[in-house]
Amino acid sequence: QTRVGYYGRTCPRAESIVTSSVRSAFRSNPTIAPGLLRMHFHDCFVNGCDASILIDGSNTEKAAAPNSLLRGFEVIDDAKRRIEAICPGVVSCADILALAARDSVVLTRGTDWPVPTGRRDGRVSIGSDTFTNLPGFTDSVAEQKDLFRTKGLNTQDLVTLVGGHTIGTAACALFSHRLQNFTANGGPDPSINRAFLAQLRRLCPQGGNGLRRVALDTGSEGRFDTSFFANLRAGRGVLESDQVLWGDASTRAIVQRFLLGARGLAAFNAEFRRSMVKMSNIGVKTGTNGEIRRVCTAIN
Ligand code: HEM
Ligand SMILES: [Ca+2]
Ligand SMILES: [Ca+2]
Repeated sequence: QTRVGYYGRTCPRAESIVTSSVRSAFRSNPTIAPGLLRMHFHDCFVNGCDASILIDGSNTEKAAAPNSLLRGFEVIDDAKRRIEAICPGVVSCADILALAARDSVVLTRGTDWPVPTGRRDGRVSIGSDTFTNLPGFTDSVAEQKDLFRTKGLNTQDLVTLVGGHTIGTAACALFSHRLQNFTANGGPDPSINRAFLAQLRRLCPQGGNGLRRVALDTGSEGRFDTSFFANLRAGRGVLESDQVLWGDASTRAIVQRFLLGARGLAAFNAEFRRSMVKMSNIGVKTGTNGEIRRVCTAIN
C-alpha cells in the first residue's frame, strides 16, 4: 500500500514543496491550517483518500453543502503546480492533501509524523456521496461511532480525531439551534455551560449572520493542544456532536485520559499521529487503480 518516502527517488523535493506552499499560505492566512486538515478528513471519508474532493464541477463533492465552507483549495493547487514543474505526472493530489494536513498540524504547534505516500487520484466525484459518508453536526455518539466504524476507525480513533477541533472555527448556523428552542419546553441545550451560553448568544444573535465564525476551541483556536477537551469537560463545546462526547461514558473516558496534564498531552499527540495515519489510508487507490492527475481540480 502506501509507504513513507514513496517519492524519495522519483520526486525528492515533493514533500518540501508542499510544506513550503502550506507555510507561505499560513503566514498570510492562518485559517488555511484548519481548512486543510478538515479537507483531508472530508476527502478520506468519501471514496477514500483519493482527492475526489478537489474536482471542480456542478455536482461534485466540492460543490455539495457539507463541503461549502471548506478552505485552502488554492494551496493544494499551488503545491501541485510547483511539483508538476519539476516532476510531471508523478505526485498525486491525494498525497499532496495528506501531506498538507500534516503540515497544518505542525504549523499550529501540534505533533509531527511521517506521512506514508503512494496514493493515486480517483476518477469519480459525486456530490450526493457526501451526505451519506460525512458525519452531521447533530449526530449522536452512537451515530458517530457507527460511521467511523464503517471506515475502519474505532471509538478511540473517533475521539482522538475529533480532537482536530482544537483548531479552527464553525459557522453560527451549525450550532445556533442549541442556543434556544432546543428542549421540549423551549430552553437551550442543557449541556452548555451557563456563562458560555451567554457568550455564544452574543457571538451568534438570533436572526444574525449565520456565516459568522466562532472558535471550536474557545481561547485556543490557533493552537493544536488539548484545550478542546478541557472545554468539553467544562460544557464549553460549540458543536452538539462534540459536546455529546463528554455526555457519554465510553467517549468521556477517552477525553479524560487526554486531560491528565503533560501525560495527557503526550497521549493525545501519540494517538493523533496513529489515528491520522489510519484515516489517511482509508480506501487508498494504488497500482493500476486511479491516476496521477495533471491538475488537482479535474480528472485527466
Ligand atoms: C463526528 C465527527 C465530526 C463532525 C460531526 C464534524 C463537524 C464539523 C463542523 C460542523 C465544523 C464546522 C464547519 C464550518 O462551519 O466551516 C467542523 C470544523 C472542523 N473540523 Fe470537524 N467534524 C468531525 C470530525 C472531524 C475530524 C475527524 C477532523 C480532522 C481530523 C475535523 C477537523 C475539523 C477542523 C480542523 C475544522 C475547522 C475548519 C475551519 O476552521 O475551517 N473534524 N467540523
Ligand atoms: Ca475521496
Ligand atoms: Ca486549541
